[in-house]
Amino acid sequence: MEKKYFVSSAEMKKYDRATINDFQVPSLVLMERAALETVGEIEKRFGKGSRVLVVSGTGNNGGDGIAVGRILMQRGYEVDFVLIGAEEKYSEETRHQLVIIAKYGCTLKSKIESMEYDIIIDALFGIGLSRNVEGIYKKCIETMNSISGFIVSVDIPSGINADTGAVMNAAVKADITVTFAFEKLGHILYPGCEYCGEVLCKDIGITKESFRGEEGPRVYSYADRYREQAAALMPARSRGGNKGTFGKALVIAGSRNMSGACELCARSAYRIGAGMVKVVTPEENREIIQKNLPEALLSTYTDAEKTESWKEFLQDLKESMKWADCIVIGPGIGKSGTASILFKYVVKESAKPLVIDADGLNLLAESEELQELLRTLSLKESRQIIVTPHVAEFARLYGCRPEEVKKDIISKTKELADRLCCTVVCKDARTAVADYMKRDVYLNATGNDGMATAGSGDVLAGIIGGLLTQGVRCREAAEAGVFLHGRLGDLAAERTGRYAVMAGDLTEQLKYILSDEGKRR
Ligand SMILES: NC(=O)C1=CN([C@@H]2O[C@H](COP(=O)(O)OP(=O)(O)OC[C@H]3O[C@@H](n4cnc5c(N)ncnc54)[C@H](O)[C@@H]3O)[C@@H](O)[C@H]2O)[C@@H](O)CC1
Ligand SMILES: [K+]
Repeated sequence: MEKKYFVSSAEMKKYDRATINDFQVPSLVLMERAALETVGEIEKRFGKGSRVLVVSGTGNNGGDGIAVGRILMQRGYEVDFVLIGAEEKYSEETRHQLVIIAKYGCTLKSKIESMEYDIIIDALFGIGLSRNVEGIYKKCIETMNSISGFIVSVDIPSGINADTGAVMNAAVKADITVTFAFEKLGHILYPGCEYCGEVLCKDIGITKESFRGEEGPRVYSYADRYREQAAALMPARSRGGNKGTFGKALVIAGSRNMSGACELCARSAYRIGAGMVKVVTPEENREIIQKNLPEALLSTYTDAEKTESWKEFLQDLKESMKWADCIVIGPGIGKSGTASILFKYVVKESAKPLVIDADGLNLLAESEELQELLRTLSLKESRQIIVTPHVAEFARLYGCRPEEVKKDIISKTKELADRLCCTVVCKDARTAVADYMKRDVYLNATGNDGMATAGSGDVLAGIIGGLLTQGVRCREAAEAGVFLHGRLGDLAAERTGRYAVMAGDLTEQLKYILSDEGKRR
């Protein structure tokens, strides 16, 4: 799978240093390349004679900005330079850039004096931002935002935390952000991503060689090309296959007055390519499932207290679990006594890859014993288990507040995966996927707020289940499922706008994005 990395500021600094110290590429060369790439983007949009304001800080981000201004000036733009911060804080490179522009007779101002600019180069802070922005720095950011010109942020909008995407008290709202070598976490995480405008990532000579044989950055996503070639994420499909070849999914979902969850989940498993899907749901849902999803096989149950019929049902369930290649349990099953008994039974007795979602997660959160069982099954029997909590379910499972999960979704997801010894999909605006076997965390870059709608999670559980039935391994099924799910949301939103997207629309889009034409391996 071709990856796209999102680096932390510490990782980026490490790769920077390795390029400069180990490969002996001078820092000023990197800076000049960064500046030239930024200038290139400006030249695509604005002609000579445009009025440019460069706003620099004292660090190397500021140095980048001064170099950008100098090159633009030499190419016929009208450039004003402003530098905010005390002289004793100038970095070596920034000092050097100032010497150069002084030789060209440029003057340097210490505050923004005019509001009449076409382009603002925001080079106040880059990945070196280390604390909240206050005083003159905050004022400067506010002024940049109030000038009507086009804002180009160098590396990252000033005021955005490169590791978390947090706004550090104030941040520049850029039209474009030109970044170097690798995208930063702050470009993709909310709210940072909303401040960047279009992010353009440029090669300035800091490459994968700078990893120096160590593991690369911890966080990655799938390369952008898969947005148009989603079918390339699918397992190969044999032309000579039959419905058994493509796998059997068992979907244990729904409760009284809650048939939609199992319908959405089961339909999604079918649409992603499962050969057969069997639904296990309360007897009350029989008619509606048969009517709405006639393709599904069906097994129903009544209350566990009705012992005779329950015994029969369990016998049938045992057979179904043997038959299935994968089990999805949880969407809409509720937290009734029967749901709890059923859930425990399936976790204990099934031997197949298991996706636990929604109410299944709430039941799991309440039972230390079941959590211990998951660990044992995974470690001793190599069971493939995926849990797919949204932030609130995650917080319940982890034992913290939802805000804490949102603030640090990457580390928290990995921690829970280690604790449960399984694959964890933490669903949020940027969903994270981690497992206990690998250090790396997948961070999803597809999707939109239109998907924050009831049933969206049921669709994801069905998609992941459908991938597992086709033989995809846990981690890959979770990542690809999340990526595809987001893509479905983006396509649905393109058609209807984000407000109108409903869960069923996501499944519907599966008809279009997996066509063979999209499949270029
Ligand atoms: N090797 C290099 O020289 C390269 C540097 N690059 C640029 O260098 C940047 C990183 O440079 P630095 O590490 O110097 O960091 P920055 O330029 O981002 O900022 C660091 C400076 O800001 C100050 N500072 C941090 N937070 C502050 C706050 N809230 N209020 C006031 N002052 C604050 C620090 O004390 C320090 O003086 C990258 O973002 C990138 O733009 C790139 O050009 C790539 C190559
Ligand atoms: K910046």
